[in-house]
Amino acid sequence: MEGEWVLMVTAKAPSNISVIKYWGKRNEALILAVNESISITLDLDHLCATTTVAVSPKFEKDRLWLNGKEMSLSSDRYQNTLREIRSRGDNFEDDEKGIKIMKEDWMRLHFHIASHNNFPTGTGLASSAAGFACLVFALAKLMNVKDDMSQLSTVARLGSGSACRSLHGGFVKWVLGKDEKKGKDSFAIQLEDEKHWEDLVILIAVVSSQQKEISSAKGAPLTVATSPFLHYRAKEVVPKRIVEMERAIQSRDFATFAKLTCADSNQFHATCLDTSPPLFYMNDTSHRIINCVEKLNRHEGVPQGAYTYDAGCNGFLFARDRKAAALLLQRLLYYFPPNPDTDLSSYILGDKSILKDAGLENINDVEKLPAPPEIQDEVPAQRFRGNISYFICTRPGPGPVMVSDQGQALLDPVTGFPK
Ligand SMILES: Nc1ncnc2c1ncn2[C@@H]1O[C@H](COP(=O)(O)OP(=O)(O)OP(=O)(O)O)[C@@H](O)[C@H]1O
Ligand SMILES: C[C@@](O)(CCOP(=O)(O)OP(=O)(O)O)CC(=O)O
Repeated sequence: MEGEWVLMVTAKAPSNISVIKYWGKRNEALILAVNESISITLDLDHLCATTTVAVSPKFEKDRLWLNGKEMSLSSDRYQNTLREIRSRGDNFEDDEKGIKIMKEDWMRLHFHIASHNNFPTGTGLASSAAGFACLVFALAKLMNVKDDMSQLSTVARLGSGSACRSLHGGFVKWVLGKDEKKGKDSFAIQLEDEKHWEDLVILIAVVSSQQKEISSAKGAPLTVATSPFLHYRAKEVVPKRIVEMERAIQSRDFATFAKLTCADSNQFHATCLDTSPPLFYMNDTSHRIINCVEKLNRHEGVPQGAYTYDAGCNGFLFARDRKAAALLLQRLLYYFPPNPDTDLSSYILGDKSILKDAGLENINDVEKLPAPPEIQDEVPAQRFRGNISYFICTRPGPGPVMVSDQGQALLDPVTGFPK
């Protein structure tokens, strides 16, 4: 196949946060998990990957630029994902541009891929989930793949397990599947869409934007190999929690949702501690955030908030509704005021409207916050200035979308190289 043409597509895909955790694989190559998991897809406006994929007969090899830097595509993760999506490509024709690609041509043509995350990469904010979901979704559009989102999720899964859940919006379950040879039935399904539970507010406390020392891909196999607790959890605990969590989500039962979410995060981190050598993903600040939520809930009598941590120290918090989110934010800003000279609008990112509900208009309002009533007997209470980098306020969001505005493409439409 010859010619100078470049065909390209741009897409955005969201990150997701699990509330019943995936940790550990029964098959490393196919990325088949030891247990099912449930997640909430995060709003594209606040946490997403944007990926442009291009194909041209003039490209000499597959290439990837991530956040502006060229990265190798040689790992099995990328190779397996690219091979699988190529095998699903269909005929494509554009008479105007004189492009005719037959199904079998996809195996020979090369891709240029440029991607950008609008949040820190490799820090436990599930950049690999958004990234692989976006890569698969964009390539599927480019290659005229006819699969539905659940079928595509089996391809994203080959790149990173949690990525399969980012193909759907809202509340998503990654089902275990029984096909141990090909993993065709280990896919993600949507439990409820993003509009189902509109009261729910999500607050992310970015404790560190540093790359973590041990990635999930390296840490989880260690847990599988050395933690007896992980296998007990997968067999005895998670199946029951999945049923309860599905019910809690379906009926918008925040108390049950909060109880299960916190318990499952803590149990996942307990399996990390049960690993040899032990894996430490949370730090003192993570633990202090947990205490803050636990104290608030105890004080209010009914749960107002919940927390969960992935393989990193950043906290993902859920508030029952906007009123609870305001209460939670007041506490968090009391304990963790920003460093001097930080303005409130760069400390709280995403949906800032919650600040008004919390009565916080500027940084002086943060300094004047009273100690939370639940700790008044501990006065003078400790404050941990500067221990949180920033917060992102967000909500459940939709799955991947196409970006039609050429101005947002990351590759030049003529050369096919990064702009
Ligand atoms: N937009 C992207 N496009 C393609 N690949 C990406 C993208 N973003 C991240 N990745 C891949 O994912 C890797 C980071 O994954 P890692 O699991 O270490 O961190 P994380 O996904 O941010 O955290 P976690 O999955 O533990 O929540 C990157 O090194 C890169 O290989
Ligand atoms: C802690 C988690 O975020 C797991 C992250 O696992 P990854 O999906 O990053 O791992 P790989 O499949 O090896 O790429 C919990 C979760 O998302 O359920």
